[in-house]
Amino acid sequence: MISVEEALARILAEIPTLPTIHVPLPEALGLVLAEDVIAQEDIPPFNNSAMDGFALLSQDSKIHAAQPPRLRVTGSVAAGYVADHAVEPGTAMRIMTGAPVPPGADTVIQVELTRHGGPESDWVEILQEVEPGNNIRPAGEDMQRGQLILPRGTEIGAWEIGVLATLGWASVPVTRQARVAILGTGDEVIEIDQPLQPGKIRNSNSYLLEAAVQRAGALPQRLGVALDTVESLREKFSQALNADLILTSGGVSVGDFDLVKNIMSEQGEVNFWRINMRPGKPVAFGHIGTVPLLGLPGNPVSSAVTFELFGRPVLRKLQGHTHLLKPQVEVTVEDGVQERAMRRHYVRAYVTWHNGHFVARTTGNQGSHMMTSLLQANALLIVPEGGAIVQPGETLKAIMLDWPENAS
Ligand SMILES: Nc1nc2c(c(=O)[nH]1)N[C@H]1C(S)=C(S)[C@@H](COP(=O)(O)OP(=O)(O)OC[C@H]3O[C@@H](n4cnc5c(N)ncnc54)[C@H](O)[C@@H]3O)O[C@H]1N2
Ligand code: MOO
Repeated sequence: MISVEEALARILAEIPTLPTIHVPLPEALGLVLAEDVIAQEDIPPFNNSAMDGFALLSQDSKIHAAQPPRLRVTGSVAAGYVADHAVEPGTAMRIMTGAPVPPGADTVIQVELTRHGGPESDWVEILQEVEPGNNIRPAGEDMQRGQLILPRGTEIGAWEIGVLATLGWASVPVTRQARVAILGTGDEVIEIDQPLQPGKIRNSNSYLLEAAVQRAGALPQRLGVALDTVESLREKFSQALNADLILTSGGVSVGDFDLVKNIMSEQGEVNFWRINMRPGKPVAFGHIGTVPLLGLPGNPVSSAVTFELFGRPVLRKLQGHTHLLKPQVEVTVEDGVQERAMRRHYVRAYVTWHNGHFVARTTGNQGSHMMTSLLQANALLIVPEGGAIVQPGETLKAIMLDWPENAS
């Protein structure tokens, strides 16, 4: 049995980053930039006014003998237009927020600090001295031509979309989304709209995994449930060969009908089987043809937890992310962990910030069939290998499942 760290390293070593495609900017939300974004121009592109007011020479704002200087207004410049003449000494020009500062002017005074005779007025009195550069947003203050603005690997959120739009990136190079084939296995597993029959259970894993795959930004395709026969598994896998990843649940332990590994050996290879962890020991990894296959255990909690620890990082790597793992923090475990596990134990818990530190409460019975142990959980406590009991008030590391990967 290999360690969690070795398993993750062996899996990621086999996972490529998918090819780059170009998508229209609005479709780039949630995807990952496949190239550096370098500013091709200065932003703002020209010196412009931060206020509605008057453009003038700062020296003309000096107040002598308590008399506000009075300047002749020679025109007006609105946002979207360029002044057709310069500001000369002793004159000013009306200017709106965002309008280019006319030549000659070195400062802008906001309208509230002036007195004037109305919108058409040809005079203005300056009620406060202003420094050069006042209310002027210089060209290139935000982004400079040639500057690296967004490195490849950046996840594109709403704010990145705004920056890309500012720079005129109508089409964006992104890593394409991963297609993920999801397969349930087992004669006992029936579809969710079927009434329960003796010995049968509903297929929860495929739906949970489909949702988790979507949450990881990838494109799931559910292939239904394979029976516990070689023929049925072969037939299902033949439908999965154009996927970037195959996720199976069940059929990877040591039972007479745990056949997923057999098909992997027959049609590809098994890279490893079994990890020193609970839940999730029987995880298998390998390939069917050239498609990587992550064989998750059938127990619903095992399948959910191993997806978070291995499946999600795989999807992030495929899709061009550079941060693959969730952050960890130290937490005080209020209720402790009484269940002994010789394997490394990932305990579902609810972590909150309380009185200056993180506190965790476990979600109850940690059996790998206990779907309800997933509810409320926003973290996995890591109890080290060796079977220690964790007393109430002891500290553990917690993997913060609801924090973004790039927070670490
Ligand atoms: N002799 C041993 N038996 C088992 C071992 C072991 O080491 N020696 N390991 C146990 C552990 S740990 C786990 S985890 C399970 C994993 O077994 P499989 O991955 O082969 O899964 P199955 O046997 O097919 O099913 C396990 C369990 O999960 C239910 N299941 C399966 N598919 C679904 C689904 N799509 N939706 C909901 N529930 C599902 C299934 O009915 C079983 O109850 O093996 C232990 N046994
Ligand atoms: O690994 Mo199993 O998931 O402990 O129940």
